[in-house]
Amino acid sequence: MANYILASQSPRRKQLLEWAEIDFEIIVHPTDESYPKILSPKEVAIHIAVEKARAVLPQAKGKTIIAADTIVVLGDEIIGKPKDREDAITILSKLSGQHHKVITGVAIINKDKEISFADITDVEFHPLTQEQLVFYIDKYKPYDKAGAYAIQEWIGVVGIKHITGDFYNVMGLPVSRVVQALQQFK
Ligand SMILES: Cc1cn([C@H]2C[C@H](O)[C@@H](COP(=O)(O)OP(=O)(O)OP(=O)(O)O)O2)c(=O)[nH]c1=O
Repeated sequence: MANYILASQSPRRKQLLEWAEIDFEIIVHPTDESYPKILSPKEVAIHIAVEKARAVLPQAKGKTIIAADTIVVLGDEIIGKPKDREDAITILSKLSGQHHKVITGVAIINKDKEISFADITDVEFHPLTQEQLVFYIDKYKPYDKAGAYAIQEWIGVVGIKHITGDFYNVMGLPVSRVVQALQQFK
């Protein structure tokens, strides 16, 4: 019997928890991902992660739930998933040659306890040509990815100049911090 519940349909988060040798099952409940406009980007990521985790609490049967939310932040702008191809091209054109932050909010909760935190990774892209970004979008279709890219795909391999922070946080879950936090639920 699994000890934990991953409240996420993201294949990346599933893979990262498997790599960490965590024993879990997946239960997802649809969540409203809107947020109060006064929140800072870090608070937004935490707020949505907490909402995702709480939505699963009625089905948790006493188990501990792990949920997360990943956003890309460029200057003051929070960038989520692209709406369509045109939006993806606009987003990647903005990220090209710039630094941005990837913030993953994490919530770990059960009926007695709630822990939440956010992890931040700074990512710097090389300047990308229009040809490169259109090739990436049309081949890899990053419509389910915050910021219209995945660091673990071609664009991450050839387009990212430098990161400061946890690579896995960019992929959707700061796994080592999650494992540390799970100690508090033993
Ligand atoms: C920036 C970046 C994001 N991503 C992914 C991680 C997340 O799956 C996704 C951000 O969307 P989220 O809304 O955080 O998560 P999700 O909708 O995929 O899954 P769920 O709400 O069920 O937990 O973008 C990458 O895989 N690589 C990257 O480099």
